[in-house]
Amino acid sequence: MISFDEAVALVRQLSQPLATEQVPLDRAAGRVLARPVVAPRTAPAFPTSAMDGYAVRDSDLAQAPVKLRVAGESYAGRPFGKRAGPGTCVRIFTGAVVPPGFDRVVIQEQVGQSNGLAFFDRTPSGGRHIRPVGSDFFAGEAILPAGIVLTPQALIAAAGADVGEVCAVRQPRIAILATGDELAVPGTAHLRAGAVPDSVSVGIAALAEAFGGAVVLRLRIPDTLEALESGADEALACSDIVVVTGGASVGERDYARDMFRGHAMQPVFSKVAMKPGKPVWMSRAGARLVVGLPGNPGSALVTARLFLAPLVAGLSGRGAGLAWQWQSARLGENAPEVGDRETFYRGQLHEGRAVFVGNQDSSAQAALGVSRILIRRAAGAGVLPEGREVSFLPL
Ligand SMILES: Nc1nc2c(c(=O)[nH]1)N[C@H]1C(S)=C(S)[C@@H](COP(=O)(O)OP(=O)(O)OC[C@H]3O[C@@H](n4cnc5c(N)ncnc54)[C@H](O)[C@@H]3O)O[C@H]1N2
Ligand code: MOO
Repeated sequence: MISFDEAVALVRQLSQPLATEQVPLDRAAGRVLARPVVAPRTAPAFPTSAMDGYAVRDSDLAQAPVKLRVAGESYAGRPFGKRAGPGTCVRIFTGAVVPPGFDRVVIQEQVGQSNGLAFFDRTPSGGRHIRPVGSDFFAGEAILPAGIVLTPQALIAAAGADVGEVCAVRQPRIAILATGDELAVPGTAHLRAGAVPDSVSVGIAALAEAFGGAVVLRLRIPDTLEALESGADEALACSDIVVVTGGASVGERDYARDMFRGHAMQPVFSKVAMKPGKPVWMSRAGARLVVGLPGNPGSALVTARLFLAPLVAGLSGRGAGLAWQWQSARLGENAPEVGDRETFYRGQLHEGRAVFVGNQDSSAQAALGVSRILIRRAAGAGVLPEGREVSFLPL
């Protein structure tokens, strides 16, 4: 059995980004950029009208009021395309190319029009309502740096540079194997004596996706070695990280490690001196990683948040550290004495103060459901009075 900090160090070492790949922009949301996005094109690529109105020459409007012949129209996507000399104006709309020679756009609210003539009653001043070429960015400019997550706003910027695909870190593929004869699809457990809803895989799948993973396989497997071995084969064939829930402890039908016996496995750790979650384990199977979570829902969630989330974040290119951003808060109540394992209590923040949810049993799901933080306390620590600082991680 190793300490929590030793386990963190081992997970950190294994949390290196996967290879990179070209990804079409419409499938790149949430992915991490592996190379900067360099604009292949200047934007705006042409002088662009910012308003609906009339493109004019300042020299023609110096002596307002004045009437100018409307030489034609320039719409967004349908430029005027001809030459329009002095003494004329061009009807123009937002987003349209401003024809060469014109200095400004006068908004239509300030212009009268009849019989092909536009009336300007005063000399315009102030904004020209023309966006110059390159006023957003120039071709060759790195508009998004490597390492960022492709947010909706980053996708707009990349697409706006006329980019169709980006170089991104490959997304970690996660397979979740929930083991146990008792497990049933949530919503159906009441139909079979002794059945228990498979609650854990629902939460673990959501957690893996929240930290940048793609869940590619979810199986519920009964406790027979044959079924478990075939689940292990299937999972290793299609994923980067296999998560096994349950069967981690010492029970007679706890096969979570044996199910991988046909594969060359290198243990990373087995058992961590922590509460809950002592039976958590991790192994390597070639380039794949296998994470074994204890079956109790509280233990599974806590160990997944502390070890699986950083691993997924690391492989996805976000960096494992994203999942280990410890914060501190004052206690809103006394914290109890800690046993001989480093302990992670489920809690909440009330007016900025850390409090514990009532039921800390590792099988408790109602209390787990409303917890928002994990409060960390060292093994063997005594009672800590209300008002003292504790370290916590958001859930
Ligand atoms: N003699 C010992 N018994 C146990 C020990 C020990 O050290 N000596 N460790 C205990 C601890 S700590 C934990 S945590 C559990 C972990 O057990 P397993 O990982 O082997 O999990 P299971 O036995 O399969 O299940 C435990 C518990 O959790 C429920 N479960 C399992 N999977 C799910 C799921 N996907 N969704 C919802 N609930 C699940 C299962 O029904 C059991 O109630 O072992 C202690 N025992
Ligand atoms: O790892 Mo177990 O969490 O103490 O129930």
